[in-house]
Amino acid sequence: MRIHLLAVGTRMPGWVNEAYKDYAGRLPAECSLILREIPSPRRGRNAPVERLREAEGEGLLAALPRDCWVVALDEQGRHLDTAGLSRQLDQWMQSGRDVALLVGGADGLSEACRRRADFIWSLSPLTFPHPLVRVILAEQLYRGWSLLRHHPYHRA
Ligand SMILES: C[S@@+](CC[C@H](N)C(=O)[O-])C[C@H]1O[C@@H](n2cnc3c(N)ncnc32)[C@H](O)[C@@H]1O
Repeated sequence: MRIHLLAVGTRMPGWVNEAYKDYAGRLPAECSLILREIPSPRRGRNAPVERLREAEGEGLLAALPRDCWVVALDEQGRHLDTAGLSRQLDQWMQSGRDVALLVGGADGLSEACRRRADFIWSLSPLTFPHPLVRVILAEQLYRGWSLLRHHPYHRA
C-alpha cells in the first residue's frame, strides 16, 4: 500500500524537510509514504480567504490518485489513539487500495475536500501549523506501523 500525502505548501524550512524525510524514510514498502506538495495560488490583494481555500482544495482533489481511500486532516475530525491507527493501517493494507491524506494550508481545507473524504482525521484538538502536520503524520504512521509489526520503536 502507498500512502499519498497531498499537502498544500511548497518551500518548507530545512528542518521540516529533514524531519519529514527521516520518519518517512523509516516506513517500509508495504506502507510507503509519498509526499506531493500542492502549490497555493498567490493571494490577490483582495482575494477572499474562501476563494483561496477553494483553489487550494481544487489542487488537492486534482492530485488524488485513482481509486484510493481519501482521508482529510482536520482538527474537527475523529481522533485515533496509536492502537486505533495501527488497526486502521492494517485495514487499509488489507483493502488493497492506496490512501490519500489531504492536508490544508494556513487557512484550512475546503468544504469540497471534506465532502470528498471517506474519513476525517483529527490529530489533536489543537491546531498545528501545516508544515508541522506532515512531520507529525510521518512519525505517527511509522509508530502505528511499528505497533502493527511488533517493531520495538513503539513501547506501549
Ligand atoms: C494551520 S491549519 C488550518 C487551520 C484553519 N483555521 C482550519 O480551520 O482548518 C493547516 C492544516 O493543517 C492540518 N491540521 C492542523 N491541525 C490539525 C489537527 N489537530 N488535526 C488534523 N489536521 C490538522 C489541517 O489539514 C489544516 O487544514
